[in-house]
Amino acid sequence: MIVTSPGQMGELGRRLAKLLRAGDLVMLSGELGAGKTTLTRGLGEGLGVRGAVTSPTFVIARVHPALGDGPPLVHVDAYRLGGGLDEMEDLDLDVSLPESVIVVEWGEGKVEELTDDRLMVRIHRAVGDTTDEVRHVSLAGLGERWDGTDLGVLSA
Ligand SMILES: Nc1ncnc2c1ncn2[C@@H]1O[C@H](COP(=O)(O)OP(=O)(O)OP(=O)(O)O)[C@@H](O)[C@H]1O
Ligand SMILES: [Mg+2]
Repeated sequence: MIVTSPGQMGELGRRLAKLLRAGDLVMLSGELGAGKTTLTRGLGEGLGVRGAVTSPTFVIARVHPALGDGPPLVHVDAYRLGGGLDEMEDLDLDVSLPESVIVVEWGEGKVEELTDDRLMVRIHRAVGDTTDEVRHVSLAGLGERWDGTDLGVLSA
C-alpha cells in the first residue's frame, strides 16, 4: 500500500490498532526516518494509551499504559539492543508482555523468539519517486494468530 504523508501513516496506525489484541507482536522495519515511530504514534492513539509515542532515544523500551480497558502498548527501539531478548527481559519492564501489544523498531534477528506469531510491517521510501513523502508499506502476518486475518481492510 502507498502512504503519502505522515498523517496518513498515523491513520494506518490507528486502523491497525483495531486489529490488535493483547499478546500481539508487531515488527516494524525500514531505514532511518522511514516512519516507524510515526506509525507507532497512530497505533498508540488507536489503542487509547497514555503518553505520546516518541523516538525513545535513551531508553530501549517505553510502556504506555491503557487509558481504557484495552492492552497497554510496549514500544521498543531495539537499535541499541545488542544481545536480543535476554537484554529485553533484563529491562525489567513493569508490565506483562503477554498482556500487552508489543511494537518493535529494529527488531530483526533480536526478538523473533518472543512468539511464533508476528505481524511484519515493512516501510520503504519510494526511490525515484517525485516526492520524498511517499512510503510503500507492506504487511505480512506470520503464524496461526494471523491466519485468515484480512489485512486488506487496512488499505481500504
Ligand atoms: N509518508 C510518510 N510517512 C511517514 N513519515 C513521513 C512521511 N513523509 C514524511 N515523513 C516524515 O518522515 C519522518 C519519519 O520519522 P520517524 O521517526 O517516524 O521514522 P523512524 O522510521 O521511526 O526512524 P528511526 O529509524 O530513526 O527510528 C518524520 O519526520 C515524518 O514527518
Ligand atoms: Mg523510530
